[in-house]
Amino acid sequence: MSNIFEDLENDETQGPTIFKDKRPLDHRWLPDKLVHREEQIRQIAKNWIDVLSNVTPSNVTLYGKTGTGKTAASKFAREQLIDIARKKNIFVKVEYIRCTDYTTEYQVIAELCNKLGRDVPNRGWTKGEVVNTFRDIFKTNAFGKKLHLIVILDEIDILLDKDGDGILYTLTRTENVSVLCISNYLDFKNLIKSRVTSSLNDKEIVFPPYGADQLSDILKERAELSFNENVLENDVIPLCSAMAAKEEGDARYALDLLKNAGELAFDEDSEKVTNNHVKRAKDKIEHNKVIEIISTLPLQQQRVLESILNLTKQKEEITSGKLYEAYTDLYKKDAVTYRRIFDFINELEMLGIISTNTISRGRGKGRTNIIKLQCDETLLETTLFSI
Ligand SMILES: Nc1ncnc2c1ncn2[C@@H]1O[C@H](COP(=O)(O)OP(=O)(O)OP(=O)(O)O)[C@@H](O)[C@H]1O
Repeated sequence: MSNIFEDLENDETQGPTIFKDKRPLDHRWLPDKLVHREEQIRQIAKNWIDVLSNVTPSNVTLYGKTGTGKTAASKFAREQLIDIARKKNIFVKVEYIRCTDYTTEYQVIAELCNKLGRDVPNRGWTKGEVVNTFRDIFKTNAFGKKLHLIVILDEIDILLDKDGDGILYTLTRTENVSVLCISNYLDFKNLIKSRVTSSLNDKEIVFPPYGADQLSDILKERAELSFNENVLENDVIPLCSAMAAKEEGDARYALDLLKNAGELAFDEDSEKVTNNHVKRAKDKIEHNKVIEIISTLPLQQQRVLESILNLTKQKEEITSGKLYEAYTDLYKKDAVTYRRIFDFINELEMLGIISTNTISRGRGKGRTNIIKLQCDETLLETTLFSI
């Protein structure tokens, strides 16, 4: 029996396929060089270099919006540090923790212990027991050398918000340990008490959004590794870069556009990726994003959204009062209070699913909030009813 994959590979009627290697278009792929981030990487290295003289480096915080290369730059610096430390025979480890996966101090410290060869259960011990086990690691010498540890805490805001600043207190008060925090928010230090801010005493490095030209340079590097020659029409990279520059200079979004455009072309057996594929890739990404947001909303918010949808279909002007009425009509039993509805409206607006506009009804009649759906009605309906 013939093999379908072999048949496809040997099919002479097929032109060159679109992709040479899709891996470089993946978010997690770490390129050999990070263009336009040389200065930030240098700054990280300047802080970490102390460890090569057996001195604990200062703590560092990287700030910047989504997709500005913070994770990539810190992992790049990590690879380079580990490489030189190995050559110089320095005992240093750099451990990366994504705080969306480890959301409490206990979980982070237990994970670090496990990475450093001490068995700690995911739950069951007291926090004190876990912290003591962690600190013990730095009291003993391995082969006559002391371990230096640098902990990268990516998306630190999530952990601080959920479990407080104990994790930073513990890490910054442990001998031979330093931290590199990554945050999307400049004001993340509001989540830290002053005793922790003073022991953190960090150097701050800012990652500005990429401009369209910088995104173009990034995409060109990745495209060369991923796409076969002459497959991308000339305006594809400039278009992806311009669109992503508008989305706050997000390199991840630029890569997503390019990858999805390539996949659309591949699915259609097209020999070229065109700007039309890019435009459709944008719609596809937005479509998937809306589905993801709606399906992960808490139940009560989904119900409020359903009420907004019903009113929109009836071509009603939606005020908060009318929305509450429609919502309680639908879900009398466990309806939330009128005040909670305002929080929901704010949250849905922040997610970009609805917009609100305050209008004045004229003298003495006060001001009213008008709510409008900002996503496709059919998409919302099918998503809500398939959850
Ligand atoms: N200068 C660059 N050169 C090449 N690729 C880059 C560059 N900057 C970012 N990227 C790529 O863009 C994607 C997003 O980057 P990264 O994850 O580092 O952003 P981030 O700032 O950490 O975002 P978030 O805050 O959402 O985690 C990754 O695939 C990364 O490899």
